[in-house]
Amino acid sequence: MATTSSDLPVVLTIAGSDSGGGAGIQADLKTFQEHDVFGTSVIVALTAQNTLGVHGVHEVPADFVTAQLDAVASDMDVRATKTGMLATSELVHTVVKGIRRHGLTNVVVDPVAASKHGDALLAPEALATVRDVLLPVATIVTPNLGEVALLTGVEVTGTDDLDKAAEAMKALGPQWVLIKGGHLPDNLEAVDLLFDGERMIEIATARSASTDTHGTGCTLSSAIAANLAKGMDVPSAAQVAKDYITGAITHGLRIGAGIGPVDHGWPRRPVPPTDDAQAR
Ligand SMILES: Nc1ncnc2c1ncn2[C@@H]1O[C@H](COP(=O)(O)OP(=O)(O)OP(=O)(O)O)[C@@H](O)[C@H]1O
Ligand SMILES: Cc1ncc(CO)c(N)n1
Repeated sequence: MATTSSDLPVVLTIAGSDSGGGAGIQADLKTFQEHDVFGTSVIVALTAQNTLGVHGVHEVPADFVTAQLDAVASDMDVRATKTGMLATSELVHTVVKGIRRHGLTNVVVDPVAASKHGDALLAPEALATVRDVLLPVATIVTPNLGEVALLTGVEVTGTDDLDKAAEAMKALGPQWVLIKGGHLPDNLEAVDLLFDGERMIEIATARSASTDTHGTGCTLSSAIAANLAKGMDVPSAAQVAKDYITGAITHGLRIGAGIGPVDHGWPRRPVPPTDDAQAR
């Protein structure tokens, strides 16, 4: 039976706005739409950003972050929540208090520290707050290799190190960890590792030659949240999300002069381009 509009599960993103549309809140809402869930948002910071970098950051006052979160969570049946750029230690505390106050479940934490260009999206002193306060409420945390190093001190230089990283992240309190191996160089595959303290599940797809990868992490974590909201378990949600991000990267968009965005709408494109056609 077809899903009627009122059956759409509600999903919430708590993150920063990317004016360039490829990452942050904009990527999250596009991903939610493509997954047939109803997207809502709490904007924690505005960025003046494009494919060339982050040109400015304007944080939202903590009490207005709370006002947004209370407005959504007091009125709607939020089935899953994703967090992204949280900017400061105060805002991390504010968001965690809101998650706890409303008893939000299926919490996907993307511990965003910097953009693809290396521009800071989290104050250095907020790393400890993410580690000590946010990770313990996470159903799943999805760090890239730079974030693993910042949060645990573990340096991953090859796929053999991924299990060490997963164990170190798991010790910080989340129920599940998904280590993203996307930044590993010279690998024919893009390998991620999912771990819940017992099961180590490798999730790998062919590596795309596309360099238009702005928004990959935001898109993957939002897709996981959407899948959890639809009732999937964590391993299925992560596997299905991995297939979605792989397609979005393979169809990367030549928009802007820098690192172009992934294509959130790729499943609707009539003729999928090959990787060779995408390579520049
Ligand atoms: N070239 C690629 N081809 C296929 N998959 C990739 C590629 N690069 C990254 N991935 C996959 O994309 C997902 C996101 O990983 P990545 O490491 O890029 O996240 P991130 O660094 O957090 O992204 P962001 O820059 O948005 O913060 C992972 O599943 C990773 O394996
Ligand atoms: C707002 C925002 N969130 C997350 C990322 C990480 O890609 C970004 N570049 N911008």
